[in-house]
Order: sequence, then C-alpha cells, then structure tokens
Amino acid sequence: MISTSRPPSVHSTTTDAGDPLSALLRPPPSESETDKALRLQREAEAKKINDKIDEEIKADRERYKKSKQDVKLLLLGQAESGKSTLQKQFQLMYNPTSLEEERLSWRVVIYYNIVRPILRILEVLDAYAELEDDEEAATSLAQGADAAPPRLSPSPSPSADQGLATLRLRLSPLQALEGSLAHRLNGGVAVSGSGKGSVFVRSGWQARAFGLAFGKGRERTVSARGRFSFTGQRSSLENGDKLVEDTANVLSLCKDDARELWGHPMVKRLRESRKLRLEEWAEYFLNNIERVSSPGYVPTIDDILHARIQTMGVAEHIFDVPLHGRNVTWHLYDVGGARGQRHTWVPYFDDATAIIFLAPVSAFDQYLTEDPRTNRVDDSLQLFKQICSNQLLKGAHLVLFLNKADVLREKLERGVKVKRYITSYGDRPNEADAVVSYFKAHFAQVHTKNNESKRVLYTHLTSVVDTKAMQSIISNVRDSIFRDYLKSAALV
Ligand SMILES: Nc1nc2c(ncn2[C@@H]2O[C@H](COP(=O)(O)OP(=O)(O)OP(=O)(O)O)[C@@H](O)[C@H]2O)c(=O)[nH]1
Ligand SMILES: [Mg+2]
Repeated sequence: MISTSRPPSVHSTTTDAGDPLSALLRPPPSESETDKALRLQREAEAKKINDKIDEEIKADRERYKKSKQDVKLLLLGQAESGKSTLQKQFQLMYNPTSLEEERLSWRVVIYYNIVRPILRILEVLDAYAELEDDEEAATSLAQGADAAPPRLSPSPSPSADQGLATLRLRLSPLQALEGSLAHRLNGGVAVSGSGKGSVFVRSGWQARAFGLAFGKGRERTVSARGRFSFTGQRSSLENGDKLVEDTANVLSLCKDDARELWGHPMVKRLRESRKLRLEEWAEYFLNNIERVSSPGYVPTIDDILHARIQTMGVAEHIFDVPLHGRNVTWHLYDVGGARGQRHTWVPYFDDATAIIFLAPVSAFDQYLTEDPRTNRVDDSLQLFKQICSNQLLKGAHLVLFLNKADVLREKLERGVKVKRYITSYGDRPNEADAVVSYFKAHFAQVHTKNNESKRVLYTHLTSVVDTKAMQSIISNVRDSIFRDYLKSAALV
C-alpha cells in the first residue's frame, strides 16, 4: 500500500483564523455579488472533480482487492512449444464465440503459412538442380545445420525436370505475395533472431493489421515494460481486404500446381531423405491445399489451431471460470518463447498463481532458430530448470505439458532415430512410450533437484491441437489449480 496526499478541498468550510491556507482561501472582504457567484461556481466545479477522483481511487482499490483473488496463469516454454495454441484451447473452452468471430481474420496467417513452404520447396529444388555444381550449399540449405547428408539421386528424368520448371514458373506469382503478407502480419517490425521467414505479432494483430475500430474486449497486448498498452476486441474482418483477396485469387489459380508440386516424386524423395524438412503446420496446410485455396475459404477452428505465428512480448487473455457457483477471473499470459523474448516474462512472475510449462517432446531432432547449436529438448530442460529454481515463482502451482505427442509418434514411425540426436538415449527402444518416459524422467529429475518449496509437479502428455483430449486435460489442470487456490485462500 502506498499513502498519497492531495491538496485540501477548496470547498473546505473550516475557518481557522491561524491557518494561512484558510486565510488564503477565504473570500476577500470586498467581494462583489458577481465575484461571489463566480467563486461559488468555481468551487462547485472543483468539488465535482474532487468527488470523481475519490470515486476513481475507490474503484481502483476495489479492483486491486478483487484482482488479488484472480487466478494468474503463465504459459511458458520455448518458441513453437504450443503456448499460443494452448491459449486458443482455453479460449475455445471459456469464450468459444470469440474464436468463432476471429475465423476470417486468420486467413492472412494461414495464407502466409502455405505460401512460405511452397516457396521453400522451390528453393530446395533449385538448390538440388545445382547439386552437381555445389553439393555443399544445397545440403546446408535443405537441412539446416543439424543433419548428416544422405545422398540423393538427381532428378528422375529430363521430363520430370521439365515438369518442375513449369510448376516453378506457374507458382512464381506467390513470390510477390510472401513479403506483403509478412509485412502485413508483423506491421513492418523486423525482429532480429526471429529466423528466416518468421513473422512476429502481438495480440490484437488482426485489428492493427487491418486498421479496424475496437470495441470493448478482454484481451490486452502487454508490452515488455508496461502492463497494458492496448485493449481491444479481436474482430472478424471485413471481406474487402485487398491483399487477402489478391492472395486468395492467386492461390485459387495456383491450387492445382501447388498440389502437383506437393505430390511430386522429387519432393517426396527429398522429404523421405529428410533433405527437405517442413514444420508440422506447413505439412498440415499443404495436405489441405485444395480446401484452403478454394474461393470463399473460411478457416475452421482446426485450421486456426494449426496456424503458426510467433508471439511477441506478452499477451494477456481474461476469462471467467466457474467455481462452486461463482465466477473466478483468470488472467492467462501467453508469452513469446524465443530467447530474445524471454526477458519480457519476469514482470509476471511475482504474482503468478500457476505455470504451465510446455516442452515439445517431438523436438529431439531440431535445433533453436536463435542458436542452431542448441538442441531443442536440451533448451527446454535448461529453461525448465530456470523456472523451477526461480525464487519469485516458488509459490506457483507447476504443470508440465510434454507436448506434440502426435508429432513425436509420427516422426518415430517414419524411422527417425532418437539416439542419433540424443546420444545418451543409447539402445532404448525407438518407440513413443520409451521416448516419453525417458524425457519425462529427465524433467522430473530437474524438478526434484530444484524443488526447495517441495511443490508437486503435475505432468501431462499432450497434443494441444487435439481439442477433444485438451478439454479434459484443461478441466483436470483447472481443478488442480483451484485446489491449491482454495487452500491458499483458506490460509489468508
Ligand atoms: N501437430 C501438432 N502441432 C502443434 C502442437 N502444439 C503446437 N503445434 C503447432 O506448432 C506451431 C507452434 O505453436 P505455437 O502455439 O504458435 O507456439 P508458441 O509456443 O506460442 O511459440 P512462440 O509464440 O514463438 O513462443 C503451431 O503451428 C501449432 O499449431 C501439437 O501438439 N501437435
Ligand atoms: Mg505464441
């Protein structure tokens, strides 16, 4: 609590002859009737302002008192771990109409998510066309720095080469759109270390990007320093946005070529040999290219859950969660997980009720975009250690999501070997259950070694894009957070 002092009210009727302030405020003895009327009017206005300030202070105090009873939930984890996707699942559960209203506005992200991998495939194909000239460059472009280069035979035949050249030509209009879509999404802000082709947004991007007016809403973009820089309601977009409509038109014209490229034997071979690696969202949208590129496309909820856009700073989402017949306000903080974003988390630590830490277990064969020498699972473990041992967070309820279980299963089925990337994995079976147990044991060990306050760690194996499974996991997490919440309320 802070104590404040304000000047005494000008309406004061105290007449202490010895008080210099009272003497100053007293009307002059020669005051005319007109002057008196003016003075009284001024005093009445000043009183009105004064009363309003008093009311605001009272309301602020009430809000502060009430917000101390709110649940504050932080979603933490490295970039691409699934925090924003989990936030969408919370939104679906506790404020479903708002996600429904946003459907059209996600087109720009999804179009970017589809245009970018098509161009990436073309880049990799280009590099292989020059394979004989410069094999090394092609290998590093296709794989990033992390995988050993299995040999690939060149194009199957001259006619296949010819076919690819035609596809490349037909798909070239997408090139001009990529930059415009990225510019639209990140509002012209370039973030260093965001990786090739990444775009960052802060929440409320739909409205900022399209210059829409805002109504009242329950979402705030929170800047790195200040807590609220913006309050707005995510709104559905007008249909008339030119860039989005242009992209829709170009995509619908290129649809068959894009589908042909995606199914091309050369592309299949590059994927099988892992010389071409695409992220899970790119594969999802390319597998749905027919639907997504059709005229009049409106994203489904599943599409929105698969859409990828990096979070910048911290976004606060507010919703009510019922508890024994009353509503408790939850503040969910969705943070940017890239290394350059992590310093923005700290101001939210001191009053956090709970943390959900997301660690993507599928990422054993991936490296950080911000630091290509660091394995992603290793980064998750290091980050988890920092979170477990942070003094400001020691009272927070702790939940761990071992996420992207579906992607892990699919990778292992394709024959990707864990021990090739995590040498300590040794000769354990290359199967999902064994891999999950291995990673789970490592996270549990980090927790045990950094658990001064003896708090419990609640662990779930998740695929946060799976809405049905997430509904029951979120209910379970909500109940365990509320159990701790009620216990601590009883102690106050
Ligand atoms: N298949 C699958 N995709 C997932 C899963 N979790 C997240 N994704 C996808 O992975 C991508 C990244 O997820 P985000 O939720 O944007 O990641 P984030 O943690 O918010 O990342 P930053 O904002 O950069 O910190 C999105 O395209 C998601 O749809 C999962 O369990 N399974
Ligand atoms: Mg995010």
